[in-house]
Amino acid sequence: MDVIRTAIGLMSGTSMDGIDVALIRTDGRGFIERGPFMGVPYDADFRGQLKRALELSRSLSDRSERPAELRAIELELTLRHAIAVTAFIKRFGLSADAVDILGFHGQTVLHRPDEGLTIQIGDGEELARRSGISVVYDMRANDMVHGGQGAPLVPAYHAALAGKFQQAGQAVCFVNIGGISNLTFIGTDGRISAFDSGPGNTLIDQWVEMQTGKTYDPGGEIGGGGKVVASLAERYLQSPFFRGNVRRSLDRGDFAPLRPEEAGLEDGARTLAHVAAASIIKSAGFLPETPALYIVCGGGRLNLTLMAEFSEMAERLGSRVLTAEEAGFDGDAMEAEAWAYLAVRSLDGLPLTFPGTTGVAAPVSGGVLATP
Ligand SMILES: Nc1ncnc2c1ncn2[C@@H]1O[C@H](COP(=O)(O)OP(=O)(O)OP(=O)(O)O)[C@@H](O)[C@H]1O
Ligand SMILES: CC(=O)N[C@H]1[C@@H]2OC[C@@H](O2)[C@@H](O)[C@@H]1O[C@H](C)C(=O)O
Repeated sequence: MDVIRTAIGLMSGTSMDGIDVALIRTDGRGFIERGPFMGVPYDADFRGQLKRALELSRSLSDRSERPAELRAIELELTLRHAIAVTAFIKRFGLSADAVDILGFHGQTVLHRPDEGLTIQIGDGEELARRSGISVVYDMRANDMVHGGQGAPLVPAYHAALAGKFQQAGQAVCFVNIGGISNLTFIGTDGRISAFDSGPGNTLIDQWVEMQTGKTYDPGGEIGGGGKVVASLAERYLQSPFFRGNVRRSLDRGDFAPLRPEEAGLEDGARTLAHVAAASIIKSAGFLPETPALYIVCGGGRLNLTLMAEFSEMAERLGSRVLTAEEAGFDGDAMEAEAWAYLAVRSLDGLPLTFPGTTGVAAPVSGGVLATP
């Protein structure tokens, strides 16, 4: 029988809003028992440091290079993850001994798939030392070595969750609306097709922060009061990213922020919510078939303006749209759970990525193991 392990996944995503911590028990295959979730938001000062880390990384060409200032931020990020793990264990009455493995994403600071370069900061060895728990980290690199895009990696987990829909004869598509959006289509025959679909919340967050100092559009209320500025929306939607049949993974900086003089606050937020929704639909045109059902995860599902636009567009094409919660999942925990699942797969040498997910030549495993 396959070993069932207790794993905690740690995700600091492209929105740079905090650390998601989730526990699952899994055999890294079909058995998944979902446990508690906790979000640990970053303060403004540390978000500023992460933005600085992106700047510092722009000129790097070697993924292990760490100029002193970047290294200091990496250590601070690692320390915050260690504190988050301790707090999680305490809050849910667990003990560190009962946790077999941590799946540590770190923070992506540069992603240039065309150059075979992806850099995540986060020191797995240091996290293992501080937490006293083994850590699997750096799960994107081996995929790139084998010709993959290095992202997205969550699809292996989506596929494992999709069993009940497959049995019901439904082609389903998970949509993650994070800083960047990505899709995982799972056909009724188990066929999997996944890729980044376009800008998610990052453009909205940047716009709202620039104009108001708030870090996002709560509930989509700001955008809800505005109108779509078609010329601005088209500028994004005509990007070469949406053309051609070769899907490419995205870096946070691939779509330029809206400039302050280009729209009023509400119209800008509405336009960018429209862009996020329409990007998903445009990219879904590259799926093997129109999904019967979309399941929406990630913080973008809480932007009701974006969700209303997306639901209307998808329903017009004959698909049903559910939030992760409506489908029986946790839309905030999904990526952290996925990192826990992938860590267990890594321990067993199972593939993390597939030709249909990252474009890798053949299924490959990945990740580096650090022991305390
Ligand atoms: N209540 C809310 N209303 C509107 N938007 C929200 C709300 N809560 C979160 N968000 C949006 O969700 C974002 C965070 O989403 P999430 O945590 O899924 O992204 P991420 O994991 O950092 O990104 P990625 O999936 O690209 O790595 C926030 O930056 C914000 O834009
Ligand atoms: C390089 C990188 O960190 N990419 C992220 C980003 O955020 C969303 C999208 O772009 C996805 O491709 C990926 O994250 C998720 C967790 C993934 O790998 O599945």
